[in-house]
Amino acid sequence: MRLSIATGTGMLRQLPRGAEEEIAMSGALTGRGYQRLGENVTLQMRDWQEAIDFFAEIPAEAIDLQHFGRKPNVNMGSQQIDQLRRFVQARNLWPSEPPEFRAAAEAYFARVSEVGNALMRAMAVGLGLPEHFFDSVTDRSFWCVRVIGYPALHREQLNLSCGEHTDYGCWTILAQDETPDALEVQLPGGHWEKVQPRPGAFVVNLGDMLSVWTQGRYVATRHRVRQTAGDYRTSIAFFYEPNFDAVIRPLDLSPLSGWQAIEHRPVASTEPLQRGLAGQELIYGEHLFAKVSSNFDFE
Ligand SMILES: O=C(O)CCC(=O)C(=O)O
Ligand SMILES: [Fe+2]
Repeated sequence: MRLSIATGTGMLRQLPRGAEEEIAMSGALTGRGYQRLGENVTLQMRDWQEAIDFFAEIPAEAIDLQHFGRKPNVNMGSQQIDQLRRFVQARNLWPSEPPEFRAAAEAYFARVSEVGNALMRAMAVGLGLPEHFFDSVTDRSFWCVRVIGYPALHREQLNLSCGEHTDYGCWTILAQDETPDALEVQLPGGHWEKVQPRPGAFVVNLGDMLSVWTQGRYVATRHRVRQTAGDYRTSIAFFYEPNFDAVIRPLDLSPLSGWQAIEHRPVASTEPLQRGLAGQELIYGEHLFAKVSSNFDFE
């Protein structure tokens, strides 16, 4: 996999050719490791990308999985809870070369997760809530990172580099290399706007859980990637998320009644997300697991 982003911590050097194969994602749904070109799927289409995926490593005893079986609205039997357990207890896979990759990556993840904390606190203040309002549901953030490589799409290819979607959780803090014209976000009127890279700047997108909490005062950003301008593009998406077992329920935002809500029409919905958008509660982990599973289902 070719990596070419230089971050503040110098995280990404080029991986030696083939180094990613030793960490290829196994058939079992652990969500971690290397996904080859065309293995990731959005809306039943193969995305034209390769990626290495990482998740926060939360001690198993710090996640209350029984809680998923107790909530009356949550449709999870013991078999699904076992699947969830395997998913949250899996550990990240690291390439052995270059040897400094792991420490640099972990330092980068820790720094960017602080940016996520700051965004949550800024949002709380913006909503007229106490600054630390969201701490109890994000203090063990089940963040995810995708280090993604995009070869150019061929002219006749019908699929996208990354199909249209919204991200799952709170905030996506995205570093992209200098390849122009790749990422596009959809504006409220439907127009797709290109988001050009700026040196030293992150792109920040909003995720589904903000739509649920705020019932449409904040709306998850629809976006997609079409990489045709560069030979190979690299991005690092840091998904800052709630705790895996966080209960997400719409906030009482009556003091903000002057704010106009915008409807969040999910591109690809899950049953828990629909419940949340309808004003009921969901557990973040059930939504995440449903979304991640759909990235492997196709044809
Ligand atoms: O590479 C990008 O610019 C965006 C990637 C993305 O949207 C995602 O992985 O969710
Ligand atoms: Fe995304």
